[in-house]
Amino acid sequence: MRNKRVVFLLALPLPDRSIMTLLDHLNPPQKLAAEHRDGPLLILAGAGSGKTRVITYRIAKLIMDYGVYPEQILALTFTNKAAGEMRERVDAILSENGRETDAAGVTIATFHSFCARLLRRNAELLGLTPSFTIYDSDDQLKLIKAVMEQVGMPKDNGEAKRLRGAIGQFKNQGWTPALAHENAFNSYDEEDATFYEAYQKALVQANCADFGDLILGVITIFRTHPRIADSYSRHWRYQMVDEFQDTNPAQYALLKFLTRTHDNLCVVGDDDQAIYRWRGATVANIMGFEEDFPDAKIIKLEQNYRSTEVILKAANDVIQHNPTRRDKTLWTAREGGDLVTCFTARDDREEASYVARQIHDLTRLGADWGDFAVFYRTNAQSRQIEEQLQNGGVPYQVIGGMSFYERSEIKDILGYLKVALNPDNPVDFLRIINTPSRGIGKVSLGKLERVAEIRGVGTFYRALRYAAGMLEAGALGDTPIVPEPFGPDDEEALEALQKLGGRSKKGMIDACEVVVALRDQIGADAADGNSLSQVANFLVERIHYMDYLDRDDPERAEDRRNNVVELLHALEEFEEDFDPDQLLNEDLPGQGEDDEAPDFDGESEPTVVSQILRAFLERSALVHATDGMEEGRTTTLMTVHGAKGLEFDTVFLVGMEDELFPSLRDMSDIEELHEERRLAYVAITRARHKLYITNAQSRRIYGQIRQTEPSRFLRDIDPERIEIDPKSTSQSIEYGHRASAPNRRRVRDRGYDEFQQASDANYFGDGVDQDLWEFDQSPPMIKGEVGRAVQQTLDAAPPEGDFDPSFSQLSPWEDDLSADWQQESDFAASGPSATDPEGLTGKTVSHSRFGIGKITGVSGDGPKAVLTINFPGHGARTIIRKFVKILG
Ligand SMILES: Nc1ncnc2c1ncn2[C@@H]1O[C@H](COP(=O)(O)OP(=O)(O)OP(=O)(O)O)[C@@H](O)[C@H]1O
Repeated sequence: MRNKRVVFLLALPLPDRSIMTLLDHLNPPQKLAAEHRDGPLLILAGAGSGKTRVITYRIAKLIMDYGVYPEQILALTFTNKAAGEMRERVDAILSENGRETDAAGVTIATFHSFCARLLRRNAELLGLTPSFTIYDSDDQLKLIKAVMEQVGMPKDNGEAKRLRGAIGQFKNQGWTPALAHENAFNSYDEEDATFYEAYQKALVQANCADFGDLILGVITIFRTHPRIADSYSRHWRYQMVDEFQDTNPAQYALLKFLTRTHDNLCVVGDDDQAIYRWRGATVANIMGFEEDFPDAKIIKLEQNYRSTEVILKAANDVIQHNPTRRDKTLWTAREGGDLVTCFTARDDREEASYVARQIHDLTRLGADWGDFAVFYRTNAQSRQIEEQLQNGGVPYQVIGGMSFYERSEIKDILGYLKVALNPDNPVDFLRIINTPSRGIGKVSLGKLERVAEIRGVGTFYRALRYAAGMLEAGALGDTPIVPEPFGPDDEEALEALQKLGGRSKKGMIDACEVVVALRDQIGADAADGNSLSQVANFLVERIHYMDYLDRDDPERAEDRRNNVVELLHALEEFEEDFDPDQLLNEDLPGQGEDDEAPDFDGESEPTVVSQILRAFLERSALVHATDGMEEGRTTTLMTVHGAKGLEFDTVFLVGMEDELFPSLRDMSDIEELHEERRLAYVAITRARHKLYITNAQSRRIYGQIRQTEPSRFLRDIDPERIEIDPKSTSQSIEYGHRASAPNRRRVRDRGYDEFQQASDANYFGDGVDQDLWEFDQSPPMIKGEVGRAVQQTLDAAPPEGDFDPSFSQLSPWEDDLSADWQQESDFAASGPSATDPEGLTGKTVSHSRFGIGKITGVSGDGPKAVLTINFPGHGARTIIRKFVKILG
């Protein structure tokens, strides 16, 4: 291990001509930033101004010209894609300069993966083992429900989700349960903090951490063990953070700890692109950076290299309405450019059809499918677009939606592997114990729980081992695997178990054998010829998983079997590429210097297989929506949130309608409007050459057709930059671009009063439960899956220039509304009061967020009925029935 102090003192400048030449390719402010060596630096980088370029050149400069050791450099990002690109660019620059071996030493990671590694290194300090499981938000919800039951709360999905959100926000703030109590504002906060405490206890007992814990866990360790923070701080002498505007208070606290022994923190960000407030990010971090780092140097990158002048100015038109921004003036040398094309459709289907048609036509003129991206505000909008792209034979990939790792067959197999690594984890245990079915139903599980209680073993797995030992002994007449002597507790437990049916007994023995066998194999060393893919293959065969898929759902069996095969490949590939050093830098300080292995009941030593499994599970838990994105071959569909950091030749921004974009879920929150505007800015600035903006006059929302208004952001764009597509239903007025000057002024003069107007127009936005909108949480597809989807659409694509006639029938300018559509339209027009078959009007309801209210209108029936509810203190809200409890 190197002595870092000596390393630093010996760091001498080593001038190198080639890197100097490379820096000459940067513009003056970029160069200034890349040359910065010591002390805090804030790079205010406008959209498309080359911040990734600056960070990567600065890393190269530090290593090549300032003699900094690669191991002393840390670069943190928010997505694996950004981290991967940064790594590639650093590799390329260093290789070009004959320093290829240096690149691997630099730590480039996402906040979450970086913290996961530090947490494993110091897990014991939080009562965890290094094999702790990372729970995703679904797992988290299951544990929350279990805790709700434990503490005697009624089972309520809405409340469980609300609690998950509240706990997430506590963690984003960097609050432990104790701090949540301290910061409680009222009795509701107190109750949430109390629940948080119980949940956190359950997590630790299960040897698990959720996403929020990864950051919070590390800062908790740093708070309680400042010397550990100091040692990391000394280790990474040069730190860089990309997308700084999206850091939340916990992440900022982490950075403050990491710079305890120096102030070499370089942050790059753009306050105009801060779009993660709902995840706890605070733009205050970038607005007030100099307060925490008074010596900070500030460099602005204002030249945009991505977009044409027209696109950039349209983006500026929108963002300039936000009042508190850091002063910067973005410009581009790419003067002029195509006007922004606006298209108003009669409905969302026509809108989607227009997009497909444009893409098809432009590819006939020479564009590639991969030049296009379609951005929407909510995932739900993708269905129409997908349908029309399919009709038009446009190959596409959807980023977001259900992820590969969220599929039940994948969760099953990984569930077994997770239990093998961490058997105390109840969520995965309950998933696998009866999958495939072993006849272990609720009653049997209840008995198992009773055994756990009697024996005081705490977790299901330990109870299962005990129970299986007893049952096997009973069945075989053998010595039971139970503690000696066989006390009264054991008798009671045995009595409970003996009451189980024969199938349950056998099932328990079988489940236990599978988990024990997996643990044995994972605990066996690679030197014995053992490998992770062998373990996984063994598992699939041992539980006859493929047969189970055939039985479970014959129609989908083939697809699901293919997914399992894909997973087995992914494990194999991961194992082949695995580099033990990638887990942690060799000389990284930490609590457990001997990097403890999974605790196999205290019997085993760490094995390579267990380490690979741990790394694989970590990667799959921290996978991000854009990870599986394929570039170049297909049109990309994604939410605006997902589009952050990307660029495309032609962008379609669809659904530009008030209350969809901006969505304004909480009308009382002006900050939300500002954030929506930043989101629009991000969307517009992704386009290199051409931007289309579309809206629909009516849109189907959860089975109902609603009339819409064009987005206020559209009206912000100077008419000079807009052309209206002649096929458009609306020829001008709704964009305001042909409005007379006084009218136009009136629109502008509304200024922030527009916010108030928005509050009055509430047709579906606010009050609709957030879950319905599925705001981008961006789960990914893995490569193979994207590849398959791409192939399918490519296969389905007609030969070039051969437009599918069925598609052209649907094209908006030729097509009449179909009969069924018309019917629904009539239905909607009949109004809510006409449809209340269940007689719900007047009933009292409770809602997790708005409390008790009275139903004043109903539309539709069943769980998807749309209710208008008057909540005292909140006014009328529109909520889907399944999200409220009818009290009577
Ligand atoms: N000095 C330069 N000369 C030429 N092209 C440049 C220069 N700097 C950046 N670019 C190009 O500009 C584009 C945007 O750069 P980059 O992706 O680094 O921007 P960014 O600041 O990260 O953008 P955003 O914040 O909008 O995601 C890239 O295509 C990049 O190659």
